[in-house]
Amino acid sequence: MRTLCITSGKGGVGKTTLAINLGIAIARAGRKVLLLDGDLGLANLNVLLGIIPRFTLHDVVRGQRSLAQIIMPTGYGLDLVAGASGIAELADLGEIERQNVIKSLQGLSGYDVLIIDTGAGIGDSVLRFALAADEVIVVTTPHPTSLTDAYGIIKAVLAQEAKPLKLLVNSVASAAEARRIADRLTSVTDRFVHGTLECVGYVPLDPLIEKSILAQKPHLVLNPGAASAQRIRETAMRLIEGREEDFRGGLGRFFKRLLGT
Ligand SMILES: Nc1ncnc2c1ncn2[C@@H]1O[C@H](COP(=O)(O)OP(=O)(O)OP(=O)(O)O)[C@@H](O)[C@H]1O
Repeated sequence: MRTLCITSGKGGVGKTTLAINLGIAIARAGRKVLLLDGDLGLANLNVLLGIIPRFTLHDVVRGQRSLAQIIMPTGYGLDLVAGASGIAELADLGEIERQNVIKSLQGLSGYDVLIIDTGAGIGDSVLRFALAADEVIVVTTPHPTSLTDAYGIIKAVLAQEAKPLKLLVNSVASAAEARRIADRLTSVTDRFVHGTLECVGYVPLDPLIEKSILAQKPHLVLNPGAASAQRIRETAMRLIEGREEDFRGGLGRFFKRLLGT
């Protein structure tokens, strides 16, 4: 199972929107996908999907539910673990709670891809998710503060571990603008920090995406023929390239890395 962590330096750049739509594209390509809301305090994957969760990861941490019991189908071919303020405590879970989470994974298998939507910034829990995941996808827009903050999170992750990072440029006016931004960020990353940054795609600025948020229905479902939907599908295919066998860890390995056990 692959674990993909979708993150950003600055908030509001499209992480949640992209996590859902990439997840749908990956599910439609025949993979079994689980979406995990790792956004602290501002958990909103379920809101964008129009779902009201009965249980969240907080119930797992407290030992009251197993992960399998809190997973909800979204109706779009992929499943969801709703976010919770409980995730904020992951950095300082006690031994009993750690064991609750690890135990909760028993009997849960069959997923090919786990997509984690993190909060923004370089807080402790965002970094934990990024370091525990196989792949980190940094989302940026062309906005100068988004670019500066993207570099901030890239530096923060690479300072801990030299892992290959991926870049997804959102809300661009053209392919040329996306290329310019990707070139700028990849060249500073190559020059100043240890590690690599590879651009995996771009998504145009599209008012239909904003409308899909208001409708609480995924863009790929409402507007499958839009050019932006096509760019999302292409990015999704790039993200699942390579051999599945290279990602054998499963949910267990991910949560053990996350919790530092
Ligand atoms: N390519 C796009 N074109 C137009 N609007 C977009 C695009 N991508 C995202 N948006 C809009 O930007 C807003 C923020 O998106 P989203 O909530 O996905 O960002 P986020 O990075 O998850 O935010 P947060 O950091 O608060 O969790 C939403 O209203 C969404 O509709």
